[in-house]
This record gives sequence, structure tokens and C-alpha cells, in this order.
Amino acid sequence: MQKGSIAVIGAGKWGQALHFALSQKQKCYITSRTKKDIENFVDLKTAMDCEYLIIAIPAQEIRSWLKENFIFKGQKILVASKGIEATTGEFLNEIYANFIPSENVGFISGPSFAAEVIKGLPCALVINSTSKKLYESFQPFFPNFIKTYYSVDVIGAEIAGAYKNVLAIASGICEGLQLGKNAQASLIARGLVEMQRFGKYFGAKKSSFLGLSGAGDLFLTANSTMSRNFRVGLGLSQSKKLCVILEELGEVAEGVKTADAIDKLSKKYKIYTPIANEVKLILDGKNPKDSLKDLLKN
Ligand SMILES: NC(=O)C1=CN([C@@H]2O[C@H](COP(=O)(O)OP(=O)(O)OC[C@H]3O[C@@H](n4cnc5c(N)ncnc54)[C@H](OP(=O)(O)O)[C@@H]3O)[C@@H](O)[C@H]2O)C=CC1
Ligand SMILES: O=C(CO)COP(=O)(O)O
Repeated sequence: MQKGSIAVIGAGKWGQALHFALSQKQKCYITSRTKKDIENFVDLKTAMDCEYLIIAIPAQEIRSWLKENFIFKGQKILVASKGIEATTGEFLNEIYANFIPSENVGFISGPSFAAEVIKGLPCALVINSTSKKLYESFQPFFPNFIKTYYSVDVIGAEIAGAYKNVLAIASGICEGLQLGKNAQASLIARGLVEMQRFGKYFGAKKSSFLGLSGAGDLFLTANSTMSRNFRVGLGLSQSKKLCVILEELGEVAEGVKTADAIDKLSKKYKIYTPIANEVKLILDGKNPKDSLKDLLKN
């Protein structure tokens, strides 16, 4: 392993933005399935030999990617993905735990559109890990335009980052149906309560949902067409087929599969998550106007 070296795995929008940010202070490698003309692009083997890895591939692809490519040699890992695995309902930390000791893994959360980070615009992120030492080892790599915080609440950050994508779809639907700002603000506020209720069941800290990981990322994503998930909601409000929406998007919208995961988990553990349940139904073809009526019922 190349001591002190760092690489990003996954050269999508977020991987490239993190690569830009982490290249400000030191050489940062990047690799991806598809070769890309990016500075310090290397093959997977070279990247995997680095001591510090940032993995920015879609949440639903992580388990198979780790199975096929990952050999633990003591690397320290930052997970940049946001989502819950739809096939199993497992959280990302549970998946990574099959391959890497928890003290070697951290999860990035917080309001961070890649399109702004790659321009060097300021933002604040949370590095969530059971190990503060892990946070302290990654923190120096971050540039001055990114303020980093540490939190031990991994599950809270994971659920916040995943759930907000589902709520962003709901908010995009609200916008697309032109229901007004009162409705959108009420939806986002109740969505925050719902996200926190869901997180509490799995042992998450309430404070995680009031901070950058929850409210911060939710307010960002649920109020902007820069969000892929918000744009999925806009498409659904125009009765576009999901496959057409995703084809046109051309990038991952994690809220689609995470809605399925949350729907399954909330039914399995009897957690009241009406907004996420309706998003799942709309993704399966329910008319959004009927969902609105059902959500408004007293
Ligand atoms: N975009 C953003 O603003 C932010 C995104 N995120 C999160 O980061 C994660 C990645 O999102 P983003 O980069 O935007 O998505 P993109 O759709 O832009 O890119 C996805 C990346 O994942 C790679 N990939 C896809 N499937 C596989 C696979 N099976 N094996 C290996 N690599 C694969 C692609 O590789 P290739 O292109 O080489 O085929 C591509 O580099 C998501 O969980 C997202 O929620 C978090 C914060 C901000
Ligand atoms: O997570 C993000 C911003 O923090 C990106 O949101 P989208 O995946 O909806 O574009």
C-alpha cells in the first residue's frame, strides 16, 4: 500500500467534484469503470493501492463492487454514496462491515451539490465514523473551501442522506403540480419529522436531522432543480414514465431505489412514513394527485 496516498473511486459527478477538492492540497488519484480524461486518472489496481480511498459509486452498486474488487489491506475509506440498498433494506455501513472494520470507514454527509463543489464554492460536510481518528486522518486532505465536522452518528447521517433524496422527489412533484410554496414548505417540514422518526427507530441521534446531514441537505436538495431527485419529481408530476425520466437524466437518482427500501423497512418495522410510502406508490404508477388527497386526509 502506498502510505499517505489518496484516490477517488467512481468518476461520476460527485467523484469528480471530490477529486477536484482533494487535489487542492495534494495529488489525488481517480479511477472509474469507464476511462475518463481527468488529471491523475489511474487504473483500479493503482487506486486500490492507496492508503486513503473515497468511494463515490451509486449505493445500489456497492455490494457487488466490493465483492468483485475490494481487498482490505488496511485502507481508510470515506463513503460518498447516499442510499439504502433496495434488495435487502441494509444500510451502507452494514454492507461495508462485511469487508472493512468500522474503525476504518467514514461516511460523508451534508449539503453538497457536486456542480458547486467542483467550482470551489464553499460548503460544510460531516464525516461520520465510529472512529474520530478516522475523521482526523482524512480532515487534512480537505481544501479550505470545505468546512468539515465530525459525528459519531453514522446511522443518523446515512438515513438523513438517503431519506432526503426521497423527500426531494416528493418536493419536485409538489413543484411540478404547482401546489404552491405553503404546500412545499409543509411537505419538507413534515418530511423532516418523518425522516427523524424513521431514524430514531434505528438508533439515530435527533441532532443529526437538525444539522447539516438532515435539514441542511434536505433544504438544499428539496428546493433546487440542481437535484437529480428533485428533477425526477418534476418528471413524475408531468406523468412522464420513470424509465424516460431516468434515461433523460443520465445520472443516478438515488431516491428512486431508496424509496423502495424505506417502504419495505417501514412496513417491516411498522414505522409511520406516509410521505415515503406515497413516493414509492407514485414511482409504481399512482397518480400524484391521489397521493396528495391521501396525504391531506385528517
Ligand atoms: N452529484 C452530487 O451532487 C452528489 C452525489 N452524491 C452521491 O454520490 C453517489 C454517486 O453519485 P454521482 O457521482 O452524482 O452519480 P453519477 O451518475 O454522476 O456517476 C455514477 C458513477 O458511478 C459509477 N458506477 C455506476 N455503476 C457502477 C458499478 N456497477 N461499478 C462501478 N462503478 C459504477 C459510474 O462509473 P462510470 O462513469 O465510469 O461508468 C460513475 O462514475 C450517489 O450515491 C449520490 O447520491 C452525494 C453528494 C452529492
Ligand atoms: O446529495 C446531493 C446534494 O447533497 C445531490 O442530490 P441529488 O442526488 O438529488 O442530485
